Amino acid sequence: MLTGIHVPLITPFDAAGAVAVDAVEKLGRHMLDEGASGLVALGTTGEVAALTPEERARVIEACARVCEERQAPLTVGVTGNDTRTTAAALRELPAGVSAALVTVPYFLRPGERGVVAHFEALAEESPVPLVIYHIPYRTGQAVGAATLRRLAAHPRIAGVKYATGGVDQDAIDLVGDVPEGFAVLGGDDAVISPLLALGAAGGILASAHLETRSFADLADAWRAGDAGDVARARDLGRRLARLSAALFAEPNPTVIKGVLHAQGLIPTPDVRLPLLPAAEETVSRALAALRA
Ligand SMILES: O=C(O)C1=N[C@H](C(=O)O)C[C@H](O)C1
Repeated sequence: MLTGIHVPLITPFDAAGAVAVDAVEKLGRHMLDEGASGLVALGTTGEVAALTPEERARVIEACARVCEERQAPLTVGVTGNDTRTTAAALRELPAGVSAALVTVPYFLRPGERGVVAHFEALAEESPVPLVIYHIPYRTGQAVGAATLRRLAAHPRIAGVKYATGGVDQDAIDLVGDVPEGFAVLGGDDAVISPLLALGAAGGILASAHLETRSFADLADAWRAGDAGDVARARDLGRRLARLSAALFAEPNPTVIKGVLHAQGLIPTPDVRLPLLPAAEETVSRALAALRA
C-alpha cells in the first residue's frame, strides 16, 4: 500500500529549453534521501501537458533509475478523458513503474456511473495498480465517498489522491472508514495536516520538494499519534501549511521551480507556456517562508 509522502517531481529545463534529465535524477535522489516514500513522474507539477511523448519517456526512465537504486515506488501520471486511449497509455507503461495515477475523466463530466465504468475498464487492462486522481476543481466531475468505496473494492485500484480543495464531508466519510488495502493520499498541500490527522495514509504533494524531511515527519507523527507526536504534528502542520500557501501563490509549479533554482538544485526556473515564471517577489516570499 502507498503510504507516506510522495513527491510529484517538477520537470527541470536547461538553458536551451530541453528537459534536464541529469537534474531530474539529482532531484529525485535528493527527495528520497530526504525522507520521501516515493516519486511521482508526469503529474500536473511535472508540466506533463507541455512535454512531448519522447520527453515523457525520458522523464519516466530517469525516475525509474532513481527509484530502482533507492528501492522506492514510482507512480506515473496518466491523464485522459477517453477510456480507450487512457487504457492504451497504461498498457505502454515501461517496467519499473509501481502504480499509475489516473485522473478522473475531465471536461466530459460522464457522471459517477461513467467514472466507475471508466476505472473498472482501466483496472482490467492496466499492468500496474491504479491510484484515482480526484480533483473536481480541475476535472469538473464530482465523485462521492460511496463511489470511491465502490472503486476501492476492485483489487487493482490501490488508492485515491484526494484533492477537492479542502477537508469535505466525503473526505471525512471515506477516511473515517477506509476500505482494506486502499490508500487515501492527500493532494491539497495546505490541508494535508488535517487529512493526515483524520487517518489518511500520506500525500502526493508538490510542496514536499522543499522541507521534504518535515513533510515526512508530519506524516509519521500523525500516524504514530501519541500525545507528544500529536503536539509536534500540529505545530509542523501549521508551519508547512504557511509554506504551501507561499509556494502556491502563483500557478504550480512556477514558484517551486523558482525556489529550487535559487537553491541551486535545478539549472533554470523555466516553465513552458501557457505557464509563466513566477514573479521575483513571490519567489522571495516563498524563500522567506522556508527560512521561517
Ligand atoms: O502534480 C501533482 O501531483 C500535484 N499537483 C497539484 C496541482 O498542481 O494542483 C498539487 C499537488 O501538490 C500535487
